[in-house]
Amino acid sequence: MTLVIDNVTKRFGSHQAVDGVSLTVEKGSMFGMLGANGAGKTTTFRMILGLLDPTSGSVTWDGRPLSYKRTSLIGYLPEERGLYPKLTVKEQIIYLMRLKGMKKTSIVPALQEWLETFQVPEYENKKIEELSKGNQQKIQFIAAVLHKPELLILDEPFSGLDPVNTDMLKQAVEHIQKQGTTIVFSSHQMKNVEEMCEDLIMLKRGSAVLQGNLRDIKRSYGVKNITVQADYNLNFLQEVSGVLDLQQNKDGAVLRVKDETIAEPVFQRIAEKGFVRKFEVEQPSLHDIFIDKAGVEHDE
Ligand SMILES: Nc1ncnc2c1ncn2[C@@H]1O[C@H](COP(=O)(O)OP(=O)(O)OP(=O)(O)O)[C@@H](O)[C@H]1O
Repeated sequence: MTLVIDNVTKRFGSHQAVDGVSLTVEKGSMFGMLGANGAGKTTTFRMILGLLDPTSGSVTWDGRPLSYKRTSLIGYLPEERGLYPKLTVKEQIIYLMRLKGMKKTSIVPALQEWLETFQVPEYENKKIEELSKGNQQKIQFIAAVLHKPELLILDEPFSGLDPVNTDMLKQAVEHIQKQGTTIVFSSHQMKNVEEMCEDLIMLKRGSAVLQGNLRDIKRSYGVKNITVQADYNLNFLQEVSGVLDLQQNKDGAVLRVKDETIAEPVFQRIAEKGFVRKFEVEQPSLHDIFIDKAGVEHDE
């Protein structure tokens, strides 16, 4: 079972929201979709789910398009959260899971288990409107996963959550992946994708600016960072050929170098000068790569 998006385009009038995006998500993997506001993430999700028809191209899961008829295979956490404020958590979840074809007798124990996992067992009979926004989000997440979907689509699952709840949700998502669920999630925060996904696509104005395996992307991107900690001014390192820039900080400096081979001449120059407390060659962050590729901050 593979999710295949083949050269998909979506136009709204004259506006090209998604422009020739292709990607493949293998069963059981965690795939990240990155991009600034308006980059085309939600539109792509809606096409995956069969809620929107592509202007051209195709989307298939297990070789066939996804549609309303296959809804029990899919879990979806929409960006615009939609729970009924006057219902209790239990009533809401029973209603939504019945639509997915589950029996009431299996819904309630599964709900209780999830509420325990999120450390809020007392919410079962509370009205949605009585919960904080972050806690409503946990309930909406439960609504997306309780029926054990094959494919889980999470649109900005971590937005608006505090650090403790973000960690709790991350663990839940990783647990679901380990059980074999294929997960695609969007974020405009690079960090979450960097921590959780092996493969990713980065959209900018509807097109992919970066795509592939995260490790390969980092490895093939030549530029590296070098962190140096020393008690003297390190500005002289700017003269070493291949050093692109140098930022002095209170402990020393961080250098960006053209590729890994530049680390050696840099180290030699420092060794001539004196003692260093730290010398470390690091992979660039996804954020660094994006700024370089797209030429702007991702939250433009
Ligand atoms: N139904 C629609 N009609 C017209 N334009 C639309 C429609 N839906 C989306 N768009 C436009 O398509 C572009 C992509 O929107 P989309 O919601 O997919 O972005 P996104 O990456 O999910 O952004 P965000 O992070 O803000 O949710 C935007 O310019 C948006 O205004």
